[in-house]
Amino acid sequence: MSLDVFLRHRFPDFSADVSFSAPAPGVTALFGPSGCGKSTVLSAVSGLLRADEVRVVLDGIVLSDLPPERRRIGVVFQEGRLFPHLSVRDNLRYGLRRAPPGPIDPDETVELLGIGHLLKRYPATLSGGERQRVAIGRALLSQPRLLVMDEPLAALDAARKAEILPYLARLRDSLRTPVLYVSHAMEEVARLADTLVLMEAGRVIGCGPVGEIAARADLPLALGNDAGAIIPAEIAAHDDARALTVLRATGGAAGASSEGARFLVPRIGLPPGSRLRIRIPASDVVLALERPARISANNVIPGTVRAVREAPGGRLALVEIAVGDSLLLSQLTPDSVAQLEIEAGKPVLALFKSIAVQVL
Ligand SMILES: Nc1ncnc2c1ncn2[C@@H]1O[C@H](COP(=O)(O)OP(=O)(O)OP(=O)(O)O)[C@@H](O)[C@H]1O
Repeated sequence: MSLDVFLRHRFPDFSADVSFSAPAPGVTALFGPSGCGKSTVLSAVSGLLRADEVRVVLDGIVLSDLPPERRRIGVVFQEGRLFPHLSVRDNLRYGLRRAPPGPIDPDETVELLGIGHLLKRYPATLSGGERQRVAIGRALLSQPRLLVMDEPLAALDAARKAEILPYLARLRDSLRTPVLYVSHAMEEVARLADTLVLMEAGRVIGCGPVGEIAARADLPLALGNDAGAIIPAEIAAHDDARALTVLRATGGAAGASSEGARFLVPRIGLPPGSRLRIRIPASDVVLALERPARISANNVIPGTVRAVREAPGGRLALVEIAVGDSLLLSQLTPDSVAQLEIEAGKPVLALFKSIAVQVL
């Protein structure tokens, strides 16, 4: 099952030529700098923009052949756009009324989004984060084939964002509705996206599993502060004596392999089997050719160099390291690359501290 999007459109000063395919269900994030055309893609997909050429196919249904009102695409904008004169309950009912006939359990959505205690309130009395949760609930209750979200957290401050992100992660894990998500915040993308569509100046420059695209040394993500591996993992065990948790990478990007890589992180307060994602910044990963003796870094992970690339300007080199099914990214100086003779196919050890690992 997949979501396939093809779009060509010219504005007077901008042209979009976009094509991508992503597994569905799943969260597909369009990511890229301001003005690269992300919102244009969403508008064309949802039918708000009459694009010069557009084709959107979801699970074999050509949505773009349908008039916008029959596409059944739920849209959530930056600012919730709730009806101010309706209570939360009635805003949600509006979504329900647009659903096709059939059983729906509104309570499940209400519970998932944690908005049960707000039903009698009016939008003006809600916090920004609560408003967005209601807007998402309203969109979901219309039973969309596809949920489209245009920077749903951009208008919120950091605290509100942190409040709403876990709800979005829960939606991702429990819903079968595919989501197309626009953001220019790497933090959101790292946490939520399954597939990353990286855009630049109206074009797609990379598309694939988020871990793969984030760790690709030939794409601009690897050059900035955002460079780092994003790895889905599960809690394998706790080592209470050392106050550490052992994570095992689940489903990665570098190709088939039986056993997921294992990482040590500071003790996490979740039971074994819990699934989460981790981010390992490329600037925190050191490479070695031999196992160092008596070193404080808890993670000394054997892997194989997949690619080496020098960043423009020649002051930084990026190394992709395949570890089981996962990819790590390490930022080195070109001098270190030369000293260690790092090249594709070479076995290396990737070293990083457990506290460098960000648990998302
Ligand atoms: N209705 C329009 N008429 C003319 N130009 C437009 C129109 N809508 C968008 N554009 C232009 O198309 C380009 C892409 O805009 P778009 O909103 O898709 O970018 P974006 O990646 O979503 O940006 P941001 O992250 O800032 O929201 C911009 O240069 C914008 O000025």
